[in-house]
This record gives sequence, structure tokens and C-alpha cells, in this order.
Amino acid sequence: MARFEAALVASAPASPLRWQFTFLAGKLLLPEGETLQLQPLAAAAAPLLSADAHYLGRLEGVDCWALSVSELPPGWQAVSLRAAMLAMPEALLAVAARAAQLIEWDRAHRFCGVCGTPTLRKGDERCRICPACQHLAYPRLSPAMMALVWRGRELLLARSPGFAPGIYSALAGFVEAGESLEQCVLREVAEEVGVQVGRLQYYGSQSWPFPHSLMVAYTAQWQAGEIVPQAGEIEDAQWFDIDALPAIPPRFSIAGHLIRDTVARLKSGELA
Ligand SMILES: NC(=O)c1ccc[n+]([C@@H]2O[C@H](COP(=O)([O-])OP(=O)(O)OC[C@H]3O[C@@H](n4cnc5c(N)ncnc54)[C@H](O)[C@@H]3O)[C@@H](O)[C@H]2O)c1
Ligand SMILES: [Mg+2]
Ligand SMILES: [Zn+2]
Repeated sequence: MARFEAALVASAPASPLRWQFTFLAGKLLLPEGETLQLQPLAAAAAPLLSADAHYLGRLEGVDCWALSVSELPPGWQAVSLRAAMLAMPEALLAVAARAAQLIEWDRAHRFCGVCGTPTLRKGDERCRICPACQHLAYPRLSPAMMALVWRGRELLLARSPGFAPGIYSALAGFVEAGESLEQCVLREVAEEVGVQVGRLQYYGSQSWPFPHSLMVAYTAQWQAGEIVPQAGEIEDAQWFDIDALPAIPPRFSIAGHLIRDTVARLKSGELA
């Protein structure tokens, strides 16, 4: 796995190349005409690093920066972050997720949420501070559970209205104030598909920059209840035999990893 060293400021002499994640209204800028492959830029390449760029750290010794621009520089194209991330190598995915979330945080916290005063970036940590009331705004994360419900050789997969046609996935839902992740799994599964689950097993997590989710994924065994899809949230939900799955998300998302790895565990008898 490529080594990424996070940092707030560049500590060593600048590398001749740099990874630069430049955003325009939430879209990622890539040099025109290229495929969706983000390429390291020569240090002097446009768009030049502006003073409010965010230094992210070093990926395999190459400096990584994030910045936002207000108009499209000549010779660049704006592409969807999701589409670009689908084409990125794994190591770059995490840096792109960090870049996107810092740009969104910087954009959404320019004024103090307490007194409305314009905020400033703190020099010693990733934080915006209000010069009037000292209120601190750190980059916001929204924890969200993901649950793959299983029963014997079957998986409970669902689709939300915004999913690509035919795609089914694991259930997902934001953790609410005062709730643990486990309580969120039980609540969201009951709300979204009407069944009760148990034997929660942690699977893994993923930073998900749309716009600032932190996905925490579990497998959960069905305990009771018939599927009743939540109107408005869940377009369809069904039990699928592990040898007859519908189209599922690619391995780019933790849902894609979770479903494929759980199928393997059910087939091997590791999960039973
Ligand atoms: N990486 C993956 O594999 C994967 C797969 C599915 C969903 N997700 C993500 O999981 C997250 C939650 O999924 P969901 O949309 O089903 O959530 P959900 O089931 O809780 O329902 C979404 C609703 O939650 C509310 N909401 C929006 N932002 C919120 C926030 N930050 N905190 C609390 N409530 C909020 C809104 O009313 C929204 O309609 C989303 O960011 C989604 O993109 C990731
Ligand atoms: Mg949901
Ligand atoms: Zn303030």
C-alpha cells in the first residue's frame, strides 16, 4: 500500500512534482483531453497554487495539495469527483477524499456558526477560528452505518431512488445525535426494511467524500420480520441467494467490498 504521510505544512523541500486536487463547485479539475487519470503536476504547472491552498501531506514522497478555484482555467476540464475517483489507484482515492472534504469544510465554515464573524484558518491545526468569540470549526465528518443483512445463503440487498438502474446494495444510514453505531444499525435496518437483526460484526470503514461521510460497515444476521421497504427511502429490497446476486456496486466503494467478501465468507462457512 503506497505510503501517505499526512501533514499540515510541507516539512521537507518541495518535490519537483505535486499531486494537485483542484476543485470548482465540487467538481475535480483535470487537464483537458486526458482520460480521468489524475497525473502529478510539474511544480510550476497552472493553476498555480494560491495562498489559500491546503497542504495535505506527501504520497510516496510527492507533495499533495488541495485548492478551489472560482472559474475554469484554460486547458482544464471539470469532472465529477466520483467518476474521477473510480479511475484512481487506491492510494490516491484516500488523498482525493481528504482533499474534497477539506475544500468543502473550508467553503462551508467561512463564517462563525455562533456569531457570524468571518473566520480565519488556524496556523497550527486543521481548524477555522472565529476572531471574535474564539469558536472553533474543525472539518466535519458524518458517521454513517452500513449493514449487510444475511440469512443462511441469502443477502438482503436494497436500492434507493438515486441508485443507478438495477443496482442493489447494502443498507446505509447516518448516525443520529446520541446514538451508538450499533444502535444506528438496529434502528436504520428496522426503519429501511422492517426487519430485526443481531450478531453485528464490524467489517471496516471508508472515508466517503459525498460530502463528508465516514462509512462504518457491519454484517448483521437476520433475526425476525418480513421485508417492508421504507416509502421514499427504499425503492425495493429483496433476499438474494449468494449465487444469484443482482448488479452490485464496484469495489471502489466499501459496499462493493463488503458484499463480495461476505459472499466468500458465507460460501466458505466462515460466516454461519
Ligand atoms: N461508500 C458506500 O459504499 C456507500 C453506499 C451507500 C451509501 N453511502 C453513503 O452513506 C451515507 C448515508 O446513506 P443514506 O443516504 O442512505 O442515509 P440515510 O439512510 O440516513 O438517509 C439519508 C437522509 O439523511 C438525512 N441526512 C443527510 N445528510 C445527513 C447527515 N450528515 N447527518 C444526518 N442525516 C443526514 C437527509 O434527510 C437524507 O435524505 C450517504 O453519504 C451515502 O452516500 C455510501
Ligand atoms: Mg439509507
Ligand atoms: Zn464567533
